[in-house]
Amino acid sequence: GHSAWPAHWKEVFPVANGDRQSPIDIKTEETKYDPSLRPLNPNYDPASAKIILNNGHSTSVEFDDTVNKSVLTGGPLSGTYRLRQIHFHWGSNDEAGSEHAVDGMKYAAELHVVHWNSEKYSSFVEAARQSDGLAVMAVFLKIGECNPQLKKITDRLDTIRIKGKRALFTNFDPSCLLPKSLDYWTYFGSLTVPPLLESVIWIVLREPISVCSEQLAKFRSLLSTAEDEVACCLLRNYRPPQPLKGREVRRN
Ligand SMILES: NS(=O)(=O)c1ccc2oc(NC(=O)c3ccccc3)nc2c1
Ligand SMILES: [Zn+2]
Repeated sequence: GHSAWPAHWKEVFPVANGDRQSPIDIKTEETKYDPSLRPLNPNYDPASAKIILNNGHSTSVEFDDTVNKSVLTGGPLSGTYRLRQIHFHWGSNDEAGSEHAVDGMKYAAELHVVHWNSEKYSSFVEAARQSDGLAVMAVFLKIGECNPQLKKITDRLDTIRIKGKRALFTNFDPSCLLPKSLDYWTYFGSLTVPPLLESVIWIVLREPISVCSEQLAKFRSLLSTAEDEVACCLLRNYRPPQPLKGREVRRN
């Protein structure tokens, strides 16, 4: 299962050695401007937010994805991608924590906004098996001012400390966590957590949002263990960058 270290994932999930694994280190000099890329058009309804949960590997906010109420269109995408969940990746200290890197530099954390292609497929699980099934927007979190929007999430973490815990979490529009500029890099990749399926169109925003150390410390106090287990803190949950294997990274 997931508990094995990323290094051992290759034995359990052979796709970990695949040709389009994520995350990657984005070498900005080698990215290619693509005039055909359109502006990103996130359109989220705050009523879609349902629960906040600790799944033992991260904390996520899950959205109602039974209708096309909260969707992402535009950018590199053809068609409509429905919002399923958002979650975070962080490290044991503020020096590392993001999954993607930019010219070898890692940010303190990274937000993933997970969508699935509801125009071609009938569920997240089905879409997750298709090469164009998922679209994940990644937002870097840079150490600085405390983020008042992120406070809505960090203030609830003490109610879901234990793996498997969940709490009601509604009236939340994840656009409030996006930076001013929606300029992005995009490339074809994978889930960064087992089963590491190669079904993600990655859209990495170039402008980070801010987070303060106190807010990040709250993520690290989440437990990766359930009620009946010896408590273990979720200190880090980022996968290191994977080989590019000749893939192109485009920018708008
Ligand atoms: N770090 S990542 O690549 O964005 C990433 C990695 C692994 C993931 O597994 C899921 N599963 C669901 O959301 C789900 C949705 C519905 C039913 C079951 C699972 N989302 C993921 C995102
Ligand atoms: Zn993620």
